[in-house]
Amino acid sequence: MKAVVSLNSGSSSIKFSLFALDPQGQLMLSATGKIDKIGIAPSVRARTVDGTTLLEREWPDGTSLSHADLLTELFAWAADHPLKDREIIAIGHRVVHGRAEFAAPRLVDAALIGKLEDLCPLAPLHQPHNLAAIRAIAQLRPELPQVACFDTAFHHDKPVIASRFALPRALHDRGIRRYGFHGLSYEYIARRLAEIDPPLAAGRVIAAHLGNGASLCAMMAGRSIDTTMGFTALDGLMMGTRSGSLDPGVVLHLLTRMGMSAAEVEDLLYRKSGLLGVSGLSSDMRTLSGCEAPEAEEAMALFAWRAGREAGGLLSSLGGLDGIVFTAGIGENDAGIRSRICRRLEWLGLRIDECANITNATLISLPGSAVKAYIIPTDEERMIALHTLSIVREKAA
Ligand SMILES: Nc1ncnc2c1ncn2[C@@H]1O[C@H](COP(=O)(O)OP(=O)(O)O)[C@@H](O)[C@H]1O
Ligand SMILES: CC(=O)OP(=O)(O)O
Ligand SMILES: [Mg+2]
Repeated sequence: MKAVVSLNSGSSSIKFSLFALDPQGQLMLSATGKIDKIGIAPSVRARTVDGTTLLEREWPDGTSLSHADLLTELFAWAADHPLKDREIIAIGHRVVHGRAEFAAPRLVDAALIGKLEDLCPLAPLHQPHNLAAIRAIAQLRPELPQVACFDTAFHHDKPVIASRFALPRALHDRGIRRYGFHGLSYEYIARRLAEIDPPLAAGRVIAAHLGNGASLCAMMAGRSIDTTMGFTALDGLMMGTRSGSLDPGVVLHLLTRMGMSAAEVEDLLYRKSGLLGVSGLSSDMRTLSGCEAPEAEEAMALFAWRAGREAGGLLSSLGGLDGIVFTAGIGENDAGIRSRICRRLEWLGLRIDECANITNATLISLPGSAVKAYIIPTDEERMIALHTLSIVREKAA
């Protein structure tokens, strides 16, 4: 049976899925897996769609295996896994940065890899891992089509005003713009919401992708009109290890008065800030929510406060709000954080149903709430597979 593989390298995880093509040419999920907590205490799990475990392994706390090390492990396993009789016809990848040039998925070739390589400094926690996987597969299976699916693409057509920094025009023309990320996730959420609640999907929605990286997207009738991430995935919300929006004067001060190098500032803002920096304990929300320390509480309170504040900005872009959708690791699983964020939006008439919220139900707002609230598990892997298949079919036609 023919199949498509999706690879999604996030900052703290690598997610992968195998989709078989049914006789009608539709994608059917066969197996899915996740390497989690990279850099903290990595673990890998893969299961078939009926729940059979294919792979399960955990490494001890503090194991510093990189994305590349873990990909090597994954490829070694994949060479001899129980579903290896599937004929893989293509592999799709999430590629975090595509600037304005790559507004749609693309078949990978050497020229594309070169151009995407140039964008590594703009997404240091993601782009190098995305490209490492592409290069490793090109070596292992040079004949296999690979498709790059861009996280920036969903935001490409947002109004120009939402792309502009208040900087001299020449810099915008040279690509210093607000691009936005998590686009594969938002694209999936827009589609799912249109199935679950079509009138809401046609309205004004904030999608909250709260994972290790976190952002909000203002969607009008399923299209991105504004988002909290910008030129890089450092902007906007507070994240696991990233600061989110920051007075640029702080960066200047660190560089000119505190003797930090550009590399040290990059490390600080991407890897040592956010939940980790404020709590001094962990970047992982599961750890913080199970922890009594006041610093953990303050980190979680700031996370929710910042989300409420950024949502307020998007309300102005949308001209009001009909619904909010929570997704990704924290958004799908952490009732406490959802509740805190919803309470910050109570003034809008959002009334959360705490019983539904605690059980991670789909609809978590009360009947009559002026703003609806949903939890929709994201599926970037399915979005990648759909794009990959359409590119491969286009090529074959
Ligand atoms: N059951 C859970 N309860 C609370 N937080 C969770 C849960 N599962 C995952 N998370 C949090 O989700 C975040 C990781 O999100 P994820 O979307 O998987 O990350 P990535 O950005 O690497 O794709 C971590 O902060 C993790 O603690
Ligand atoms: C863009 C981004 O931050 O992605 P992730 O949440 O997967 O780290
Ligand atoms: Mg992710």
